[in-house]
Amino acid sequence: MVELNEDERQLASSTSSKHALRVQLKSRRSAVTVQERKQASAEACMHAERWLRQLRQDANRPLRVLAYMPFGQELDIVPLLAVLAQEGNEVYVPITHQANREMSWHAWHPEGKMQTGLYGIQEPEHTVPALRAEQLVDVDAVLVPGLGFDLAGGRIGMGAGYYDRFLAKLQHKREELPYIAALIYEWQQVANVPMENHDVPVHLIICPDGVQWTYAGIACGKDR
Ligand SMILES: Nc1nc2c(c(=O)[nH]1)N(C=O)[C@@H](CNc1ccc(C(=O)N[C@@H](CCC(=O)O)C(=O)O)cc1)CN2
Ligand SMILES: Nc1ncnc2c1ncn2[C@@H]1O[C@H](COP(=O)(O)OP(=O)(O)OP(=O)(O)O)[C@@H](O)[C@H]1O
Repeated sequence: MVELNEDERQLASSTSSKHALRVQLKSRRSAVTVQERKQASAEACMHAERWLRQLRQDANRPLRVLAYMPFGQELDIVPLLAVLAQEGNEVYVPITHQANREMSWHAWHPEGKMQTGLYGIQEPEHTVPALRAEQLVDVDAVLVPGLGFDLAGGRIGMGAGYYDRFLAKLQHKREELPYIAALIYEWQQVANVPMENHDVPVHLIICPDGVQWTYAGIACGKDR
């Protein structure tokens, strides 16, 4: 029998409970109806819009926001992105590169040409230049996708590690992370998401019911 040390035991246990939680949340998400998605998306987008307007007012300049193109039954955040872009903020969405499991970020506008990328997710045409590394320093907020979240800021995604890898890179480049927020259905807030060392917590979760700061967001004084 293979003996595991404490770290390995913890990793094995969080990996298997992550797997079970991922299966459960994917199943719940696939049961979302057109009406549920429509209503929850509109409500969550309204709260996000209000929060980002405040952020822009505080910053006294247009925001630079990294977001994503929703797929499947993820909340439809495109109307929020459209409002942000129309109000003069910079919105970027990723192109997913399978070879190195990294994402590059490309400007998004409501009229911009899109194509279908990896996993069937919409992405900008590859002629749209990528945000340069030094421009990442000025990102104000990152909207992250995910399957489940908890009040500590724990996040479980599709299991490819794209966002954790990107956020770790971002953390290296700057003293403080930008706001990290997730727009989610109420049922996506769960009691406990098993966290691993590489997991980067979110600062706020935005539900149809409103904005909820996580302990991670409060701990770094983001909840102002
Ligand atoms: N909108 C969106 N964009 C995103 C992510 C995301 O979660 N949502 N990702 C976050 O990291 C990355 C893509 N990661 C993904 C990893 C695996 C699968 C996947 O396994 N898809 C299955 C079926 C999905 C399902 O069971 O519902 C497949 O294609 O067969 C999809 C996306 C980057 N872009
Ligand atoms: N900063 C990192 N550096 C290297 N590998 C990483 C990093 N973050 C995550 N990974 C790897 O990615 C894999 C998936 O991680 P995890 O289960 O946390 O994904 P996820 O957050 O659910 O997925 P996603 O970010 O794609 O939604 C793990 O095998 C993990 O080791």
